[in-house]
Amino acid sequence: MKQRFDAIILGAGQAGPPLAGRLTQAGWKVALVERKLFGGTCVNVGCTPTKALVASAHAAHLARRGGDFGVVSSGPVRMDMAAVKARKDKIVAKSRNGVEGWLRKMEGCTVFTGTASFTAANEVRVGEEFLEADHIFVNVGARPFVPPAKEMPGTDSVPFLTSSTILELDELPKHLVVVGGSYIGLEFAQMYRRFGAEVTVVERKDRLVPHEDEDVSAAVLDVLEAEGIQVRLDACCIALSKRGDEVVVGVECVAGHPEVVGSHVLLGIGRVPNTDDLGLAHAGVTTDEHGFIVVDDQLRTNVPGIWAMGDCNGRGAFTHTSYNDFEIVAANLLDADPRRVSDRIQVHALYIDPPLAQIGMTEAEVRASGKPALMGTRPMTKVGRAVEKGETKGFMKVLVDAETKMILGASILGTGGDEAIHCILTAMYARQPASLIQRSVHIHPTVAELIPTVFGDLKPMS
Ligand SMILES: Cc1cc2nc3c(=O)[nH]c(=O)nc-3n(C[C@H](O)[C@H](O)[C@H](O)COP(=O)(O)OP(=O)(O)OC[C@H]3O[C@@H](n4cnc5c(N)ncnc54)[C@H](O)[C@@H]3O)c2cc1C
Ligand SMILES: NC(=O)c1ccc[n+]([C@@H]2O[C@H](COP(=O)([O-])OP(=O)(O)OC[C@H]3O[C@@H](n4cnc5c(N)ncnc54)[C@H](O)[C@@H]3O)[C@@H](O)[C@H]2O)c1
Repeated sequence: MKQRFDAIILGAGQAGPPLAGRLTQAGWKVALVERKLFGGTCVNVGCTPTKALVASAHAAHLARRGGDFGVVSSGPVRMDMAAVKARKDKIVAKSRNGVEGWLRKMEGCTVFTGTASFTAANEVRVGEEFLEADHIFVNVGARPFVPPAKEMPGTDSVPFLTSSTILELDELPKHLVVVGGSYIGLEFAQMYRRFGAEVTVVERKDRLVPHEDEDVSAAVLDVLEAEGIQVRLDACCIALSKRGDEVVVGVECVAGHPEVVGSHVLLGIGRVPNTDDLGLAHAGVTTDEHGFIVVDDQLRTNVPGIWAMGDCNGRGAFTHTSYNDFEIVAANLLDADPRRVSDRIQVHALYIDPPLAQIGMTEAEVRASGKPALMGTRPMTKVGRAVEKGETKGFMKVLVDAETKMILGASILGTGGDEAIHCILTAMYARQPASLIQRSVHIHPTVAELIPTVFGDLKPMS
């Protein structure tokens, strides 16, 4: 049966549902197709469950450090992993049900469950249903990358965890080997160490979080090693094999033992877009060599009437970038407001403890640009609030254009840094010079309080 709509939205991730809300409010007849879990990655297997687990891990860490604060408790801290999982599941379910309930009750929106694929540029098939519209919005997200056995021997025969399947564990692995030392790998590594597992991180580059500045990578390594996490860098030719009940990760490192033996292995080595089974060829939509849908600055594909939003377009890989994609599309279509992806300042955080927040350009990017620049840094040991909280690991770094005095970027690795950095971000969006922040009087005692001081003590970058 063929049904006609004004718009079809593929995927109920971070961009699709709010777009359905805006379009239906504008009187459009909308079909929304979701094949699995409403709310997509962030709600079900991404931000929400991981940050709930990070909170349990933080509680365990603080409980172990109770003595530092004069808290007396009897006996060692133990985890009830079933309770940790139940807490996480409850938070996730509330969020997922909220999104699903909202969509199903939305006037003007018809929800279809199943896998959608294009049959033509204006037509999509879901099971036996054919849906037709002149506007189609693709928000299909991404999934964990699992290399084929010819690239990583053992992936076809040895059990391994991904960032999705590890969320189903309700027992503590004896020794978790994490392959990939970046956002996914490090959040799980620290969390499981704090739950009480032995943890080894295996990263093929010569430093952790290789997209970040070298000083950030070094400080993150210090944080993790101080908690007893083993880290193997420069690991090449990674292979999985089984030895009895144990999993062996062959690492062939430049130095060190050629194998890491653990009870469980997690692959956190990137994500691939869900575009391979979408029938994009039937619509004539162009993808790049990694499968990301190619879009312009206003998220239009090469086919008129088809847009791509969120992780599947390769222009961002975060919840906030996917949601911003919705805002850009809605503003252009409904508000005659020509918002663009290039208006967006790149921002992200890594939720280890202390968190790392990064906005705008990194120091390496500023150096590569050749711009004359000023830099200010302060260790977290100089932040009164961090000292009072007993959490002094990390540092702040700000980068300023030497000629225009405009802020180029900032990184904060430190307690509260993920919140405090937003005062810098707001000044960047307001296109205000560094002196605006330098002259701002911030509340004492906060982590943000030191930011004006850092901007007041800028030095030319050598
Ligand atoms: C472990 C982990 C932790 C993360 N933590 C953070 C964080 O702290 N902060 C942050 O900003 N980002 C985080 N992210 C990234 C964030 O989750 C994603 O960037 C975000 O969810 C992407 O949203 P999206 O709208 O592009 O797609 P998704 O949320 O992935 O939604 C896509 C939806 O489309 C559906 N779908 C796919 N194909 C089809 C089809 N053919 N037919 C019908 N439906 C289909 C899927 O089932 C899914 O529901 C994390 C990711 C992971 C994996
Ligand atoms: N806090 C957050 O916002 C957050 C948290 C988790 C995930 N995410 C999102 O999920 C995406 C994917 O995260 P990710 O950490 O999986 O990917 P990533 O691309 O950021 O990092 C993958 C890491 O694995 C390493 N690697 C790749 N192949 C390897 C191999 N064969 N052996 C050993 N190491 C290997 C890479 O060098 C890199 O360090 C991120 O881009 C991010 O947008 C965000």
